[in-house]
Amino acid sequence: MAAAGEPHSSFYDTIVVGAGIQGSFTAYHLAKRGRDTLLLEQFPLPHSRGSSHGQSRIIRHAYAQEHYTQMMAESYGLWEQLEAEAGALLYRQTGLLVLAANTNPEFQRFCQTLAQHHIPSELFTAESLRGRFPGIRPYCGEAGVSDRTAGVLYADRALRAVQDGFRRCGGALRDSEQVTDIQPGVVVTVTTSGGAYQAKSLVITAGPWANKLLAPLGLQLPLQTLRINVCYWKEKVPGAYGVSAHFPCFLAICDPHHIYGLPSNEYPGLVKICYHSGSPADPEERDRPPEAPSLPDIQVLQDFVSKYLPGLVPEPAVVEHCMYTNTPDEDFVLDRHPKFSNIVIGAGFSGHGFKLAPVVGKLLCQLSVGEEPSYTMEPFGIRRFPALPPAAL
Ligand SMILES: Cc1cc2nc3c(=O)[nH]c(=O)nc-3n(C[C@H](O)[C@H](O)[C@H](O)COP(=O)(O)OP(=O)(O)OC[C@H]3O[C@@H](n4cnc5c(N)ncnc54)[C@H](O)[C@@H]3O)c2cc1C
Ligand SMILES: O=C(O)[C@@H]1CCCCN1
Repeated sequence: MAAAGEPHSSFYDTIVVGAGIQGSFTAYHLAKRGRDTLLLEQFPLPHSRGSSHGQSRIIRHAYAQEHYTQMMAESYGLWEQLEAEAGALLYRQTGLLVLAANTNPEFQRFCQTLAQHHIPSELFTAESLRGRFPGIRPYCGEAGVSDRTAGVLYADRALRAVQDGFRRCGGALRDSEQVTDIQPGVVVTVTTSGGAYQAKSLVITAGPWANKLLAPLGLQLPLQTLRINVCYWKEKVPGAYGVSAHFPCFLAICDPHHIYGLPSNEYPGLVKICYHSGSPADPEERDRPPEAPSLPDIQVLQDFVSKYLPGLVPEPAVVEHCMYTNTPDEDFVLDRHPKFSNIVIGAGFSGHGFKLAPVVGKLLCQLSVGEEPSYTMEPFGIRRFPALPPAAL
């Protein structure tokens, strides 16, 4: 036992750095297997500095990349399991509409994966779209395809539920403890602002801070951290775009823009509609005015709302902020460190990782206990990035 005032040191099977949705699900799966697990978080919980905060996220099977549709089959089941364990409603089915020119190759891949995986869906012409979704005006004659299984995840509630589940399984969660040093080895030593810990394995799920933690370990991944404007738009007729009015989540592919929205829910009368990208930002200075001219995302959104969603006031009523950590191909990084096989990395979730976190956590758990992962890891390997300096591999 360390003397009073001395940081205490303890030994764990696994230490997970970062209690966002990915680290929390990883720790949850480890603790469920009886692994002695410590989950470390730099900020007091809950916080709004990373990528997992906020009231809502989209959950869907519909993807242009088939491997995510495949993983979502299991992820839906794991979300239901967590709901039952937590005795909490974490998911609300609303359906999702993908809107695009029917010649758009990405749109066609969405249609293919939905059909290939027999996901309940429906194709729409511009005409039938107007009939079914009166609040949406297919301004350029867009087609649509729906994913009836899609809906809204209550994000803040979900994060709390998985962290409570982790603790219920005997996991140790220490927040307000920033990891300041990692010494690799057969036993990894992790130093924080509050103590020193050792473990047989380490999982780094640090969101937009990932590269800061990886640099001293000789690895820099091609990650771009972006500041996202999370915009909410006022309904001209309250409820017209709400869940009760059967308004769906949507993804509009208006190349080069990707715009998405969720039915009014968390803030009555306000619809969350955002641009699927943002301006480069350091997570430590997320809201500092950008040096380079920032992305005209809000202008693009105003233009989209006034053309496609005539029942909304084309000015954002509320703007909140969040962070993306993008890889060049928007696939995740789920892999072992190239030099330290007992250090596992989960990063680069590129603005779409929340819904997959139950399966991502299971995969990172499998990598850290030395098990064969349940899915091919080919899309997520570090070695797919050709330009990594040789020292890193
Ligand atoms: C606006 C927005 C909309 C989105 N919409 C969707 C959606 O509709 N559907 C979907 O599936 N996904 C969506 N996403 C993506 C999803 O939210 C993210 O992929 C996911 O939250 C990433 O989780 P994470 O755990 O990797 O990161 P984070 O939540 O950022 O967690 C990383 C944690 O690590 C901690 N940390 C970092 N460094 C240290 C350190 N040195 N010591 C201790 N702790 C540390 C941080 O404080 C943080 O809590 C959206 C994201 C945003 C921003
Ligand atoms: O993961 C999702 O479902 C959404 C798609 C649009 C951008 C934000 N994330």
